[in-house]
Amino acid sequence: MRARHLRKTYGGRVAVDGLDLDIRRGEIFGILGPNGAGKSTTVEILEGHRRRDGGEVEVLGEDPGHASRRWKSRIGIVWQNEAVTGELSVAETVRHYARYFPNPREPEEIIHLVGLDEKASTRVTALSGGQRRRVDVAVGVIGRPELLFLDEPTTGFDPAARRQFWELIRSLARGGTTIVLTSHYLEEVEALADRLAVVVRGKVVAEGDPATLGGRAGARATVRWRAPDGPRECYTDTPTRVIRELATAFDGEVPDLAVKRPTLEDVYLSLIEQQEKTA
Ligand SMILES: Nc1ncnc2c1ncn2[C@@H]1O[C@H](COP(=O)(O)OP(=O)(O)OP(=O)(O)O)[C@@H](O)[C@H]1O
Repeated sequence: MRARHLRKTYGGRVAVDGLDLDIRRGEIFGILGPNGAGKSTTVEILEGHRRRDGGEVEVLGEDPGHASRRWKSRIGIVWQNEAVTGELSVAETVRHYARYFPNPREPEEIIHLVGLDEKASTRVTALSGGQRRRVDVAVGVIGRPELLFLDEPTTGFDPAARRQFWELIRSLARGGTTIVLTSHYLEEVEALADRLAVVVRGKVVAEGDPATLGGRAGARATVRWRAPDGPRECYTDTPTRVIRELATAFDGEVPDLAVKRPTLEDVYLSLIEQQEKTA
């Protein structure tokens, strides 16, 4: 999938401003960025649900602006807001959506995958917010999509459900599904994404894999410990050497020893801060 110089304005206000993006088949690609950065607009254009004002886009070999029915059936979408509501039960809902696709997965298999076995005959309106979100995910993957868009998929999930969802996404990716994930949960993107892009004011300002984004791998580490007169810390390029020296000085266990590298969240927040300064 590829976008070049993508542009979209709403009533003269620029939402996407010359954005370039390359997403490879089979990868999990994360899109990060502050509220209003243009992520959803970009994703909606890639999905063929929003017209662009400029630029070129190719998704699964076609222009999503003029995509065929066949193309649409190769794509799965989990919208930002809960899409599925209504009086049908979970199983009826999933079966209903399965009919739209030429080669759907087994509804029972998908209900099991999203952890809703016990709720299969419950009406969707009677589910909790997190459970309804799981129905959205079930509906998004029922058509066996080659490409799956997930826009903030785990909002409202409890921690155990989120871990379970990550496993589902990983298993889909292992099966060859390309996944485009938009999320404000940095640890989710870190856990799942092979590569990611940070979007600020309609442009990609950084791109890479979560471990090295923004120079993260080469960043200095902070070593913390407790000295006899109180807590200490030092910033260093050579944390192993510092720890060896501390171990010698303490002749064994170093009290409260901790080594911290910048998290993806640290790197992300400093990228956003730099962008704001240059705005
Ligand atoms: N339908 C619309 N009509 C007018 N303006 C819109 C519309 N949709 C989005 N915008 C504006 O375009 C900009 C980008 O919005 P978009 O929803 O793409 O951002 P986002 O990065 O997905 O944000 P969030 O993280 O809050 O979901 C915002 O300034 C928003 O107000």
